[in-house]
Amino acid sequence: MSSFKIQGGKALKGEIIPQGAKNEALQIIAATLLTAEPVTIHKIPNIRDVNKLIELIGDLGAVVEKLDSESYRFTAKDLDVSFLESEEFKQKAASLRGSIMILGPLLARYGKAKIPRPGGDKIGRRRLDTHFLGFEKLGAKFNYSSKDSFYSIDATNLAGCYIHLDEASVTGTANIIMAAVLAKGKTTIYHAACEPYIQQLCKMLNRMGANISGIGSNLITIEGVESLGGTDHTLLPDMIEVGSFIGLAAMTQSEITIKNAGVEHLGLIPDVFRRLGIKLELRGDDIYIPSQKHYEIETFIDGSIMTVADAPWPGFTPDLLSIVLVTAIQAKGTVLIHQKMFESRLFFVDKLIDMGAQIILCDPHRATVIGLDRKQQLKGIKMSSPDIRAGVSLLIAALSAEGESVISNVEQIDRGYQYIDERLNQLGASIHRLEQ
Ligand SMILES: CC(=O)N[C@H]1[C@@H](OP(=O)(O)OP(=O)(O)OC[C@H]2O[C@@H](n3ccc(=O)[nH]c3=O)[C@H](O)[C@@H]2O)O[C@H](CO)[C@@H](O)[C@@H]1O
Ligand SMILES: C=C(OP(=O)(O)O)C(=O)O
Repeated sequence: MSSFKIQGGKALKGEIIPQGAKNEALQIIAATLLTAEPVTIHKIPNIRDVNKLIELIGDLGAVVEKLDSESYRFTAKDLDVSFLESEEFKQKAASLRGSIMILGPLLARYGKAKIPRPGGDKIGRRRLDTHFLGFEKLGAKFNYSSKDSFYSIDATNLAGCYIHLDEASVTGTANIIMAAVLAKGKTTIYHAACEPYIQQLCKMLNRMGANISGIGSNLITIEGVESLGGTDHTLLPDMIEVGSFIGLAAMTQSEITIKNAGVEHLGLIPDVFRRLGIKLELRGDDIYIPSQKHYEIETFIDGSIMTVADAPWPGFTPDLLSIVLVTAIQAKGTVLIHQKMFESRLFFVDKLIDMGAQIILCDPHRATVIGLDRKQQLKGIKMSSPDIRAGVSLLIAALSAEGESVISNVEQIDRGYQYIDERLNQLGASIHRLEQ
């Protein structure tokens, strides 16, 4: 387990470029299994989850060529599906959430797929029903072995149909789309997730020869095709990184420009930070955040306390609520953070309270932050990173705090943020990685 030793209290200054989007990368890399032709992907972030998925599809027999530090070519000509039976596969696939998305492409191309219970953040129950209900509607047979927590699906022929999803699951929607592109006939998916990640996946599949319409809405129509060809694809800037950098700038009174932030794809993200009172300037595709000592949380129009809650896209992403929470610590005013989707994502507030933040954890889903308005600085402490976004929130808190902090288990942060210590140190932060 590695740690970060952080000397807090320094304002940062300069420009930072967001990495390619982690959650888009996982879908797009899985989709390369849908064709025997080469698919080249640019802006792939060098992060643990993405690297593990690349390794996994290489183990399956795809030829993986690294073209430069951010570009890869994948050619999934002859895959060895017997690898799915191996102990090595079970172990590797179980270590990340994104592995679940190899199911759709393997089912579409080989008529069968298997997956162990996938990993990812331990942030509450993370069911997979939507994926399997969708596959079953397309004609697949589903089996779950509770003995070894292994899911299997088989289908000789997938046939298009009407699917009303039980919930707008992001990876579930991606998986069902990938299974349906090669199914016979027309598939309609209603109550589909429509995140920019899903939009990007659909656009890429159409460039490969798929016939998908309704992109960006919750009603997706897919006319199945015989086969798909190769393409080139560039990932969007990671919107969760963009939001994390906005929160970081505000908390540490830093003047930061986020270059090439993909502003047209950020949805509500800039507005939510503005409602915390943070000044942001959109300069073309860059976001300029001036150094701000004070920022004041708005109230609702009727004067009641502001709530920031997550919702499926185009609502506010749950992956930024921990960052909004930590950013509110030095604001003036009060905000209720309501994490509706995940039930164990707010427990890290205990550490923030130890650092001196004024937070009431109302229940597992809701926390009220009473901003300090810089009347008091947070104090550095020793802590551990429980999940990827809580980890970055603790890093932001530590960078803003007086004195030294140590964050252990930073592998959680490395799952989603590339070279975060080096990139922030270039802006003037003091983060030392202690390898163990
Ligand atoms: C690898 C990847 O892409 N992970 C993302 C993906 O996970 P993932 O695809 O696993 O998440 P899902 O969209 O399936 O669901 C997330 C949670 O929200 C609940 N839910 C979902 C939809 C809905 O309409 N109502 C509802 O309550 C689910 O039951 C679940 O507890 O999407 C999540 C939700 O944006 C993000 O936090 C994850 O970072
Ligand atoms: C929850 C997240 O990731 P995963 O779904 O991979 O656990 C996240 O990116 O915030």
